[in-house]
Amino acid sequence: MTRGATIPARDRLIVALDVDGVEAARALVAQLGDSVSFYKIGMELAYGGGLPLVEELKAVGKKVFVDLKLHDIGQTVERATRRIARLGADFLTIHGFPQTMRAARQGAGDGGLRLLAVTVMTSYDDADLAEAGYSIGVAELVSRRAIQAKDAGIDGLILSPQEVAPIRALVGPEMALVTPGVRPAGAALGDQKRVMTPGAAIAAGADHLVVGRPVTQAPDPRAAADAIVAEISAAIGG
Ligand SMILES: O=c1ccn([C@@H]2O[C@H](COP(=O)(O)O)[C@@H](O)[C@H]2O)c(=O)[nH]1
Repeated sequence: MTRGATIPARDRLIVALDVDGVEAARALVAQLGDSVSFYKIGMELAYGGGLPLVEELKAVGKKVFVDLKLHDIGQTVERATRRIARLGADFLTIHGFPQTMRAARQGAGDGGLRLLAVTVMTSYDDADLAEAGYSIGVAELVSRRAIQAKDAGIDGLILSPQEVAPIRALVGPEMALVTPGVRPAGAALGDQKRVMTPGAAIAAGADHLVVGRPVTQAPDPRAAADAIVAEISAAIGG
């Protein structure tokens, strides 16, 4: 059994608060109500003054994922990670480079913050990696970074749902596998290239699904979130 097998369906959906400012984020959280228990604060909201929302959301019982994808020299990553740990966040992303991951591990301490290493962005395919100078494709780079993350003591991985099954076999049951690149059937892909539906991603072994636009830009965001949770629930047999 994987570490995440007992996570309730609702806590497996992480809604990305990719909105234009703090007030828009608060309004969306209010609209989603009890339908959503886990939120992601990414670059758009954090750089728009949204980091204080970490403590605000925690205070009302929500879980919070800070998606800043840290990547810098070791000292900066270690110290930035320590600051974010103090905010009480549940998840923090760093890029999956060994030096970066080791530094973040030092900074995270032994509290509640779990580190997730970004393997290969879900908007990239093999051609994008080749364009950037890589001589290996997505599958091989995700595998390499997954092993390096495990060796660095990282708690989980950001990867596409398409890699979940082989990577679970590679890293074992303990690491959290968290997947953006999730699209309900018929939803627009936008810039995502490696995608699956919520049900297929969970059936493949994902612990948490990160979903932004299919919820935030839906005519009825709460109904969209409820439909995804129902699909997750059906996939875990709940
Ligand atoms: O590889 C990655 C890493 C992070 N993301 C983030 O997830 C959400 C996805 O939003 P959608 O609107 O559902 O596409 C977004 O905040 C990204 O920054 C990712 O997509 N892929």
